Amino acid sequence: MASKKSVSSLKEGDLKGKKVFVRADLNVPLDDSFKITDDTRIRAAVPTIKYLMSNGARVILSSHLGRPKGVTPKYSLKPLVPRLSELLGIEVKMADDCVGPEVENLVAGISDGGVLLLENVRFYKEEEKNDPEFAKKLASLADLYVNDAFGTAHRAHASTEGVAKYLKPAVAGYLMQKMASKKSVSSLKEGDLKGKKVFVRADLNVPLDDSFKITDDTRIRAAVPTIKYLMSNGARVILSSHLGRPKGVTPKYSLKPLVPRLSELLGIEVKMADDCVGPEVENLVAGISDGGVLLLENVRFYKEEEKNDPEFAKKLASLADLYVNDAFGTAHRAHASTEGVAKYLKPAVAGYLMQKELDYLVGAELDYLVGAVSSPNKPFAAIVGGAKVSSKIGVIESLLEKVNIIVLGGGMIFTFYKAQGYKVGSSLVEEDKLDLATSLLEKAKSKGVSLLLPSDVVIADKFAADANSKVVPAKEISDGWMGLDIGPDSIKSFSETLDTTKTIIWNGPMGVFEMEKFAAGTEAIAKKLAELSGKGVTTIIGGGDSVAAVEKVGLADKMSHISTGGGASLELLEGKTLPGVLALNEA
Ligand SMILES: Nc1ncnc2c1ncn2[C@@H]1O[C@H](COP(=O)(O)OP(=O)(O)OP(=O)(O)O)[C@@H](O)[C@H]1O
Ligand SMILES: O=C(O)[C@H](O)COP(=O)(O)O
Repeated sequence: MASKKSVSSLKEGDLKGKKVFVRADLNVPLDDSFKITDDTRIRAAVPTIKYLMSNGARVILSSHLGRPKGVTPKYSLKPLVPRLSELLGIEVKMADDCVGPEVENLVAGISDGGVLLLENVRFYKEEEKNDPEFAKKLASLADLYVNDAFGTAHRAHASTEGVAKYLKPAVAGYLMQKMASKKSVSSLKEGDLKGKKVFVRADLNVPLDDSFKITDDTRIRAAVPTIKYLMSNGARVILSSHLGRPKGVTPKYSLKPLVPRLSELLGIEVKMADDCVGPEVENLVAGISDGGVLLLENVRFYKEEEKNDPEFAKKLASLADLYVNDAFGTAHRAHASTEGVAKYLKPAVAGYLMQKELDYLVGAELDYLVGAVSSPNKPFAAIVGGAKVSSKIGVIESLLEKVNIIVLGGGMIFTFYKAQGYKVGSSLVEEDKLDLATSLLEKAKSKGVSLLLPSDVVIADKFAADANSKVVPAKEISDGWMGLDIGPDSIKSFSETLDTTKTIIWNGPMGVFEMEKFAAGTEAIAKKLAELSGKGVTTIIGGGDSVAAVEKVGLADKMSHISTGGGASLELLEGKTLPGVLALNEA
């Protein structure tokens, strides 16, 4: 992994007298009289601009505002000038356009340390089309590029993505780094922790087999460093997690089977509560000794958890003195125990795992941004499979803006086949995503992204380890049969495609790898990625079951990064900020 490049790596020698194109997200809310009703985004952009100013750069500041169709005075950036000038302590100049001769004249007049704000870049339809000629025009104004528009980072527009191809270096601003700059549990010392009740949200959503045996303990092991740190500093740990997606209290999704392994890894007897709020839990919390750990029952037994219900978040918060979020795998969910609770407990800090994941993955994101210019890490492929079709199919749309190749497997593929009119038997299908699947296929084509679907599949006559199975062309699944793995031809063609890449992110197994008969596709892809890692390809595996699959074949330590988050790592890659991270205090 190339080192991440941030604006802070550029010094006075790189910046003095240089024209720097800064894309910020200044899309702030305005009232009917064009008064800014919330200036958060302007304030957020200040550190990068000030840094550039103080190093003698000439700042050309660009943003969009709203979603104008053509030049629309209502969406002018003019009302922002006074507040920007005030925050930056200089008189910010404003251009009436964002390209063209008049703008070029104004750019020529910027003094060292000065700032020129360009008019709304979306007044040109070429912006959203990521038109190369328009991107070149923007780029021609400047010497280098800083992207600080995290809120717009998931859009491949001319000023957010296209322009980076024509300006070097292209680096990330401070806001883009913000996701990785949260206060960490390591900043809390014995004096802050001894005797304190600490609410630790972990992602202990591990795979269990039919007899409730843990089949992969990666996520439990990953949570240990934070808990041990708290224990060794005399804290009283209240440990919380979800498991699966229960609707109400469902014994099958109890966290009880985790207690022995947790106790073993922590070297103490972990206590367990039958609930996660209420008087009985309060009693048990009162009984935790310094360095002790109480595991709360599955927080998703309450529907209020996923609704991020404030009253429920308050109840959780009332158990503790401070909050540590170490649940990276669930950080993309704004739930009561991952986001809401942070409002009521101070400090609210990131655990070691959260920190480690963000350092790697947000770093990867920033690298990608740099890669858009010098392309060291391209071709870039995403492999998406697994069973959470409805929550991940949407991610593919954003991935189309980021990657060169998308490989689909697992339960994800049948919605695409059905959308194309093929018979899929009783395979997993999201009926309400058929139109989306069709539009994704078209979009991929128009963007020149290769979207690969398996050409053959292993089908079964029931969802069971002892099912009858056979390999058939993907388009010929008979009624009564279901696709449970990719077939040998697909393994071959996927492998050949992956051979051409430099970066691969994989989330979601290729088949039902928990059953031997349907494990070949997943195992072959795991082996391929391990082999490619050895050849210098960056390989990132994310997700509870995906990591379990790679562990099962003993290849986890061959990969560049094993992430405990599946959906979470994909959303980061999309350029989204994670609510569970943003809710935490700044370092
Ligand atoms: N063709 C298929 N039909 C049904 N289930 C499948 C199929 N292929 C794979 N699966 C199942 O998908 C599950 C994993 O999917 P999932 O999307 O949860 O991935 P993950 O790696 O756990 O990511 P996350 O951490 O986001 O949950 C496995 O249990 C596997 O058996
Ligand atoms: O397995 C995961 O990706 C996390 O535990 C989050 O689970 P969820 O997709 O059910 O929110």
